[in-house]
Formats: sequence, C-alpha cells, structure tokens
Amino acid sequence: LRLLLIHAKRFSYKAREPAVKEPESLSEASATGDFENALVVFSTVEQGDDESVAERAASEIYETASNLKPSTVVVYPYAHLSSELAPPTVAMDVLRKFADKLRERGLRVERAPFGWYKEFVLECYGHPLSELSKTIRK
Ligand SMILES: Nc1ncnc2c1ncn2[C@@H]1O[C@H](CO)[C@@H](NC(=O)[C@@H](N)CO)[C@H]1O
Repeated sequence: LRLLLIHAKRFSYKAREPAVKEPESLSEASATGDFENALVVFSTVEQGDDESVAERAASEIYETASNLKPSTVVVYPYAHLSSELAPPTVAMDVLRKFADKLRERGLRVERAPFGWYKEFVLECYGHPLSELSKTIRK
C-alpha cells in the first residue's frame, strides 16, 4: 500500500464517471462527501498487498490519527502513487478491509467510491504533520 496522508481543514469530493469496467455501486460508498478536519488517506494498492498489509497500514494510520485527532478518516482510492498496481478486484477488497480495520480501532471512517473519476477540493492545514506518506509492503 502506498499512502499519501493530508490533514485537511476541508475536503470534499464528488464522483463524476466510471473509471473501470465494474465501478463500485454508489449505494455502498457515498457518491459525494464533504468533511472538516479530515485525515485524507490517498491509497494505492500494490501488487502483493493483502489483508496483513491492510492490518499493518491500519495500525500506522491509527497512530497518526491519535496525534492529529481528525473528526473523520477518509480512505480515498487513488491509482496514482505506484507503477505496480494491484488489479481492481484485489484493490477493492484490500481497501474495504483497510477501512474496516480502521473502524475496528474506533475511528470514524468514510471510504470514497472505488473505480470512479472524482472531482475534489482539498484544503491542507499546513502544520508540520499535515502531509505524510507511508509505504506498507509484505
Ligand atoms: N490499485 C489500485 N489502488 C487504488 N485504487 C485503484 C486501484 N486500481 C483501480 N483503482 C480505482 O479505479 C480507478 C481507476 O483506476 C481509480 N480512480 C482514481 O484513482 C481516482 N482518484 C481518479 O483518478 C481508483 O478508484
């Protein structure tokens, strides 16, 4: 998993059009979202990533969230942080598990819909820990 974390004063997104053959249904993950004080986690699933990687990633994000105290953690599927992408079916599953493991740790988590092009507005706080990147691999 390649993660880009932005602590955002404001983050909003809107799904525009499908980007893969079978995009996630918009009843599962909401088509739009609008958040204040969010930890946005742009998440790229790489080849070889599995549930154990999602587990370790959830622990790392929990630690960061404990320091930053965001109101919401937004898991945002993002296919642009690696050149070794996992296929969509695997990526969808790993991201669902990642979000669920964050919820198990007591965090409020929203997950943006998988397989869509989305518009977004991102306002970064700019404090020293407001931009972080993490790579979690097997
Ligand atoms: N390995 C992977 N890791 C994370 N997300 C992945 C993925 N493979 C496919 N996706 C999803 O499908 C859209 C098109 O690639 C992706 N959409 C996006 O990345 C939007 N932000 C628009 O660019 C994403 O939802």
